[in-house]
Amino acid sequence: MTNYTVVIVAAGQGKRMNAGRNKQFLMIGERPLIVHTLQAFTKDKECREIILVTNESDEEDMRGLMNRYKLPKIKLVHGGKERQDSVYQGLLAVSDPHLPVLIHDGARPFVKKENVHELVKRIQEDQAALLAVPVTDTVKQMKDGKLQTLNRDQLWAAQTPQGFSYDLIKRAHEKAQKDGFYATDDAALAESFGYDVSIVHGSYDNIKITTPEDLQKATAYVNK
Ligand SMILES: Nc1ccn([C@@H]2O[C@H](COP(=O)(O)OP(=O)(O)OP(=O)(O)O)[C@@H](O)[C@H]2O)c(=O)n1
Ligand SMILES: C[C@](O)(CO)[C@H](O)COP(=O)(O)O
Repeated sequence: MTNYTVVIVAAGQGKRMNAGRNKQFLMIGERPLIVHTLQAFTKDKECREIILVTNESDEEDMRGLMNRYKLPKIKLVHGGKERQDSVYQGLLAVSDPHLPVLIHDGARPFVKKENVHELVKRIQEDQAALLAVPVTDTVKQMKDGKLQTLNRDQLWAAQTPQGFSYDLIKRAHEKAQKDGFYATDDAALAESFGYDVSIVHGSYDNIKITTPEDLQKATAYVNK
């Protein structure tokens, strides 16, 4: 196995959760969402450094959680307006540019260690890879007023972590900034930068907690 760094982005507003505060602090079972996510990495010996990207207004509460749950090796930095801006702030704080860097949503608390390790192994060969799962619904596209059905065999739902060699993803972010290009994930930046990104089959349990219904599902998952 190879050591790696992880940048965990948690500097969103959680608007779709509509909880009146950043969803990262909502409880899933006995622990806050972000603590589940952080522990997935603090418990992994291969993880050398954790950069947690947070809102300035959440910093004190985040530090409180780090003390309360005795979470080691975490560096805290402030995020930006969009997810992509927050990731870039995280990348700037990485200590060792020679390690592969994983980028993970704070809002995905159930990532599995075996999937993380498979991803890290893949980055050693391919430089850019992400966890994803085959789409299980039939997906329709409304284009110019005409409904079309996409070929499901070619569709994958992107998850995080997404992993890269450090130089590649830093340069891809800087090119995107220069071009004013914003995407909803980091793999899209590597793709637009001309790199082949490979897929590592993830787990359907690795959900992103976005809406109140997701929070209910997550609570049922930890209580099962
Ligand atoms: N400016 C931003 C926006 C998002 N994120 C993080 O990116 C992850 C994925 O984003 P999403 O689930 O969309 O979270 P929010 O942006 O918080 O939710 P919403 O879009 O509903 O406001 C989350 O862990 C979120 O905290 C971030 O660090 N900085
Ligand atoms: C990166 C991501 O988790 C891939 O599924 C997702 O795109 C981030 O969430 P957002 O709602 O698109 O900001």
